[in-house]
Amino acid sequence: MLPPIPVLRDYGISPEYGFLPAQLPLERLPDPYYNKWEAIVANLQGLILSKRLRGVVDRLPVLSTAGLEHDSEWRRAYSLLCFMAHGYIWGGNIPAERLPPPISIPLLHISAYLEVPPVATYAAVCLWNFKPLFADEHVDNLENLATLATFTGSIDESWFYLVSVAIEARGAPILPLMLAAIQAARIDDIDTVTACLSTFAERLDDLGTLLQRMHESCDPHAFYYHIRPFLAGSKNMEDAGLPNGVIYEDGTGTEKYRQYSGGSNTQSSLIQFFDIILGIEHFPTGEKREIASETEQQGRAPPAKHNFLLEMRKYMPGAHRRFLEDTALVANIRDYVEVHRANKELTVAYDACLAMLRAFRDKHINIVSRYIIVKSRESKSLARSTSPAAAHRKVDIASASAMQNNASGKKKLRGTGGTALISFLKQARDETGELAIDSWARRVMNRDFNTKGHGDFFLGKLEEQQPTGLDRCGLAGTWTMDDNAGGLCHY
Ligand code: HEM
Ligand SMILES: N[C@@H](CC(=O)c1ccccc1NC=O)C(=O)O
Repeated sequence: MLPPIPVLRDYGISPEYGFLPAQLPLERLPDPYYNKWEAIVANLQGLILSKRLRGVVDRLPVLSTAGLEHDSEWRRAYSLLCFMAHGYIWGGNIPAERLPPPISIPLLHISAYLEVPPVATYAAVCLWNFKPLFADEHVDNLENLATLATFTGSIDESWFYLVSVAIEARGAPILPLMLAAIQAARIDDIDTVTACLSTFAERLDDLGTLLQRMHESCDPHAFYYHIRPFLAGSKNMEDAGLPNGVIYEDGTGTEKYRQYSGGSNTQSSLIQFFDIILGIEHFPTGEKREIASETEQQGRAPPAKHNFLLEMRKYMPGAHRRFLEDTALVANIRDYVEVHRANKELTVAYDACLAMLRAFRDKHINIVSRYIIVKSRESKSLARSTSPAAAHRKVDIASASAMQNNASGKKKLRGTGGTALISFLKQARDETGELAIDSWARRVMNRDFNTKGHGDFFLGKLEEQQPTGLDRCGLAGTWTMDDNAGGLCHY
């Protein structure tokens, strides 16, 4: 008996909103008992800038969670407390290594209820932190979106979260579509599988376009120096001033240091769903597919596969994490395409999905390059040219939280999730393209050419040899070498 195909509503997921809550996030908690939490977050920017937040929080009463009823209230409370917690930790000259009881006690309780860690996860700042401008219009459109809470009160910060929200909403219909494709593969309905894959590829293209809108209203300087420091976690944060992590005071006196990763889009269930459905495997950074499978063939214990992305599932809401696990048990598309590789339409549609997802990851690497890599280099040269006394406080936290020692004591640029970001992101991108069924598509995507300059030559070759529709699927356009992004990029 085959395992059942997951039913979205059993996991609190909707075909229209995907991993965003089907009931819009609450703009405030209905019970006035929580007015103080609401007031602090509504004034977070001012309280942080005027250095009053810590004092205000220290004087807060410890509020009970007994007044939270519907799940949307628990989600709102979680989001509020996460903003307060990260504002409290990172909003001073040096980070606070103790979270006081008014935050830690309710936050620990609410996190346990929602099955998420007590940190500002992707769910806290993106999934559960938006509102539509017009309630009767969809939230898959950036023009109709606004955030509920921010640390800085800036448009840049709102935009940074909202691009992800719009991607979640625009990507939502892919969930029922590809679950239907699994069912179609089970009954060998090749036309339906092909049609689903083609629609999936087109939607992925759309998501890439949305991703590139990050530049419109989120300035890299504002992001790196003013927004990103608040998103940091408490793991590997020695250089930023948290050598042991953070103590969540619960009043019992038995508190211990805790360490958590910061918020990161690796905690998005949508993108992990795409990998699962297409049969894409990710390996630990630095480890290659061949090495991993050789080890398995030789009967040795298989290496821990895609451990970082699996670890990040613990930062997703519990039901979403279980949905991914259950989908992985039934994902059959890759095998189905392998078996029917002689069917051109099917393989092109599948390869198109890979090409589009790879192109999405390329665009993302480009963004990371502009928003983190370039900025961190600038900050290093700034540090060399200014006296320590003149350096801006946030520069220190921004750069210190961005760089961490690796095993050999060398400093490496890190993502808020904790990855050695450049190698991690490039490997995730390459692991996407490597799987293409068609050898030409695989070669083009994986650039086994080391040329500097324009890639139009390859594009020409591609269209000459492969006039089957891949040009519609992200392989057409301008290809340029971008050293920051680590290779040939598609714009
Ligand atoms: C200024 C904007 C952004 C920056 C600077 C950025 C940065 C990063 C970094 C550094 C990582 C590495 C993991 C970590 O340690 O945190 C990462 C991972 C990731 N990011 Fe972003 N990100 C941005 C926006 C987005 C958006 C809007 C999406 C939309 C889906 C996204 C999707 C991902 C995904 C899926 C991963 C996991 C790696 C992969 O699957 O390829 N990011 N991001
Ligand atoms: N990993 C990113 C941060 C990041 O992408 C992120 C962090 C918290 C919430 C959402 C995020 N991503 C995109 O909107 C970084 O290292 O800066």
